[in-house]
Amino acid sequence: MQPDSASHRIARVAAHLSPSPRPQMEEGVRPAPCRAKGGAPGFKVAVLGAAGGIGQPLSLLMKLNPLVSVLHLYDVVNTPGVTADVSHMDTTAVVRGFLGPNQLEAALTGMDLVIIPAGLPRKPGMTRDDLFNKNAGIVRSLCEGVAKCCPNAIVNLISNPVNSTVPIAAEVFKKAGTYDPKRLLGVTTLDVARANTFVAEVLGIDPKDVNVPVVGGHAGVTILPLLSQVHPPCSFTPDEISYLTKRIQNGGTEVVEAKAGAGSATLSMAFAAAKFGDACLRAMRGDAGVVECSYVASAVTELPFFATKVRLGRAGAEEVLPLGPLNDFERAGLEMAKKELMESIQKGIDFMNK
Ligand SMILES: NC(=O)C1=CN([C@@H]2O[C@H](COP(=O)(O)OP(=O)(O)OC[C@H]3O[C@@H](n4cnc5c(N)ncnc54)[C@H](O)[C@@H]3O)[C@@H](O)[C@H]2O)C=CC1
Ligand SMILES: O=C([O-])CC(=O)C(=O)O
Repeated sequence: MQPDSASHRIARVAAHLSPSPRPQMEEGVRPAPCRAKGGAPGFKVAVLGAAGGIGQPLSLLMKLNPLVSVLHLYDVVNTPGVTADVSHMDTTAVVRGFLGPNQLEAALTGMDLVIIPAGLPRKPGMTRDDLFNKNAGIVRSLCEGVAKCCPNAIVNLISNPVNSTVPIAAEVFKKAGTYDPKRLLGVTTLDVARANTFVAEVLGIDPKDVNVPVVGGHAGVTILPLLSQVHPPCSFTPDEISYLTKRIQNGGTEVVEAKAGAGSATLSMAFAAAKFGDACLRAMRGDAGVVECSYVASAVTELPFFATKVRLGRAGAEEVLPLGPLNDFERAGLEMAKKELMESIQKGIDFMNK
């Protein structure tokens, strides 16, 4: 057999790097003449909205994840720069950038996990629902791409208003005939991260030792921390319960106001999304006992979508866990949460059926 010539090796590496389209490179920059034989085993992950405030640090964190072999970064702006930058990190994942709707299909083809932080963030004075008009259409078009190019991928949806964008995504997948409720997960991990942080502060312990279930949805009163179920078991005074519940429900607004017009939570959200994405990947690998809170299709209440703890597995949200025992304060909170959630869910469904 003829030994591989240098030009064959370059062509093979170039093909490996960019089946279609070619990665964005500066004029005259050729693919490196390296001798790689192919990708490392692992999962193929796409970040849609990769050039944004969440997207950039999230892309960095996913590039650090050893379970990721291929990382596709898609946005409608600035992906060449973000891709060039992240791709120089000497970790395993091969990074490819995709720019604009013409490259969406290439970005999505073959993906195992698609993480979506695309869309507008809030400014002070806005609710998450005020983002609906802009973000509903963005989520619809990206999910249409998922249905077409990687219908079996697990989707982690971050774009707000999550309470409505998850129902929109479900409707897109139903219309395309690809809907599997297990594979569509709204990301509420930041609510849990905040709850763990604020509870740990009150208790004077390390947040890494705290686990607070946060159920319901991801906006205002729909964010319902179950302080009666905190791990490690502990009790709070009525004042502490009132302070913690308000602070957890208001965490996003706290950041929006502190950023004073420069956006909403990006760094803590990237951290939370990377944590949730890693949990999904570990479960997809076959790890047992991976449990996270997430906003999913659910029969836990009469609502079609609800956030609770879910057991993640190879197929996504394999088991939606029950609420567990609630105290009177939490039961009252649940009623308020359900009322607002129902409207947000219906708004998402109506958007897709108008
Ligand atoms: N689920 C959660 O807990 C949280 C959700 N969010 C939400 O995440 C979203 C993103 O927030 P940021 O990153 O701060 O916003 P950003 O404005 O910094 O970034 C959004 C990115 O999406 C891109 N984009 C817009 N349309 C697109 C399309 N059609 N396809 C692909 N990319 C597109 C933009 O070009 C931009 O790079 C917002 O809707 C925000 O409300 C933010 C924090 C927490
Ligand atoms: O508050 C916002 O608009 C962003 C968000 O969802 C959060 O930080 O929880």
